[in-house]
Parts: sequence; structure tokens; C-alpha cells
Amino acid sequence: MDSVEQLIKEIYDDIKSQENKGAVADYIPELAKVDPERFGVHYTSIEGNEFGIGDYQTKFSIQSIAKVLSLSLAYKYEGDAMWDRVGVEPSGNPYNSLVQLEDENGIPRNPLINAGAIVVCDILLSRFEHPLRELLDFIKSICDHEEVDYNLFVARSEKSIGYRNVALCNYLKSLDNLENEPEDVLDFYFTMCSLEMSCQNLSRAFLFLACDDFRNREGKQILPIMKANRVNAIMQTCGFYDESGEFSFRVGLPGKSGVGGGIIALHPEKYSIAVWSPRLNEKGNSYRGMRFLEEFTSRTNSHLF
Ligand SMILES: NC(=O)CC[C@H](N)C(=O)O
Repeated sequence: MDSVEQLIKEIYDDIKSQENKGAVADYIPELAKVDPERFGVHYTSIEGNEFGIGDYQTKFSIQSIAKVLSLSLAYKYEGDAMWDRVGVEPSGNPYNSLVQLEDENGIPRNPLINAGAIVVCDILLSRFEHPLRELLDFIKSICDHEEVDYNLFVARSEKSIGYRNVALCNYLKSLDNLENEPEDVLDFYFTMCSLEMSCQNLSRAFLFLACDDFRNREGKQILPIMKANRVNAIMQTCGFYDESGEFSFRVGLPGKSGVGGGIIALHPEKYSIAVWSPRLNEKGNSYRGMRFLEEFTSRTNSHLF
């Protein structure tokens, strides 16, 4: 463990001493207020060894990282029937793109782009009486009941400018791929994206996807192994939108980014690691997060390929 700690510290210090590039996502007014120089990393091994550095305990807006959690919950209950409504192919397009939906009859390419995540929200809305509470309980069950919550200021802030997501949602409805009213689905989507977690919360929470026989504190398995494997496969191929190939190439792990500047990545049967740094590259992924993880998997020789 010492050497992993040492390595994380070295890479962290090294990247911190270099110019920080990119820009904070300011299209969501609340997110524009975040200090762009925040930088945190937290590592959790499947044996439970942990190490954090920098702002690893500060909660931030996890945004699209939440899409993996809602997908896991929906897949757990809905099973393979959900793949009739959302695909599992990389889109090669930005996360909020509308272009493929018309050609592909309203079936989004995958559940990690906005259109696909909106369909997943619709599935949860139809299945549960209190879907937001259900999602939060699910997350608490995987992160040892730590304090995590939605930030309703961020949700409202996104709603005030969420025109593209309104368009996506209405379009899905017109193509018959939403059961609920677009307004309700969007409220759920924006609130889900407003979830706040720290790097420490995230790397602990994602162990259920890294570890085949993961059991939470109550001794429960969260997802059957084959389902967890498939969620990982979707993260590997679709977790970084039109930079998914690049992340696979450079970092070589399943992972997911969010416009709040967070990235979670995991190595099956070894560890889960979260990085937060709000400045984003032009594809909307954390500049330092990508750099850190590339260095980390190169120097630990844990690129999966
Ligand atoms: N990539 C992201 O994190 C995008 C999520 C954000 N809530 C949006 O829909 O624009």
C-alpha cells in the first residue's frame, strides 16, 4: 500500500505543479461558481486499503457520473427488457447531441449520453413511487450510508438553462420512447445530476462494480456479476462520450466523467479511484483527471489492455 500512496502523491504533486488547462462548465450557472483549482484524488482497493490526497473529502456535483448509478438501479430491476429502449453502442458524439435520435427512431445509442440517461430516468419513474428516494437509498447502500444528497440549487440552476435537454426529452416523447410526462422526467434527470459526492464517497461507492463478490454492510450483493460486468462494459466503451476511445487508449479502465470535473475509474478485482478537478477539456472531461489517471495506470501497469 505504501508504494501506491507514494505514487499517488508523486503524480498529484507533479500535475499540480504544472499549468492547469481547460475551463469550468459554466453553462450551468451554479457550477460556474466552483473554484477551478480544486483537485482531489481518492483510491480504494477491493481489500479496503484507502488513500486520499488534496480535496478528496470535498463534495462536488457529480453530474453525469450519476448516470452509472441510475443505470445500475434500473438494470437491477428492469433486466434485459431495458435494452429494447436504449442501446449499448458508443455514440461518437457529444453527450447532449440530438443528431442520431431521428435516424435511429428515438432509441438512444447508450445509457450514458443524455438521451439514454433520460430514458433510464423514465424507467425509474415508471417503476418506483418515490424514484429520487429510491436512487438515494441505493447509493447509500453502496457507500456505507455516508451522507450524500441532491443539491436542489444546482438542479434548479440547470433547469433554468436546460433547453437542449428539454428538446431531447420532448423528442423522445414524440418518438414514443417515454412513458411519463417530459417535465417530470426532466425534473428527475436534473435532480439526479445534482448529486453531490466527494472523491472518497465515489471511490467507495463504485467498489460494487470493481469487486465480483462485493457485499454491502448488510451483506447484500448489489448487482449480479453478469449485470455488473455489463455496466463496466458500457462505461469502458461509452463513459467519455466522443472521447471514450481516447480514455480507453490512454487510461485503459472502465470509467465515467461528469461536467462537475469528476472522473471515476475502476480496475476489476483491484481498485476504484476517483479524481476531481473542475477544469474541463473541449470534450467536457476533466483535464487534470484524464492526465492523472493516464499516469496512474501507466505507472502501476494497470492499464487493462
Ligand atoms: N456530461 C455531463 O456531466 C452532463 C450532465 C448535465 N447535467 C447535462 O445534462 O448537461
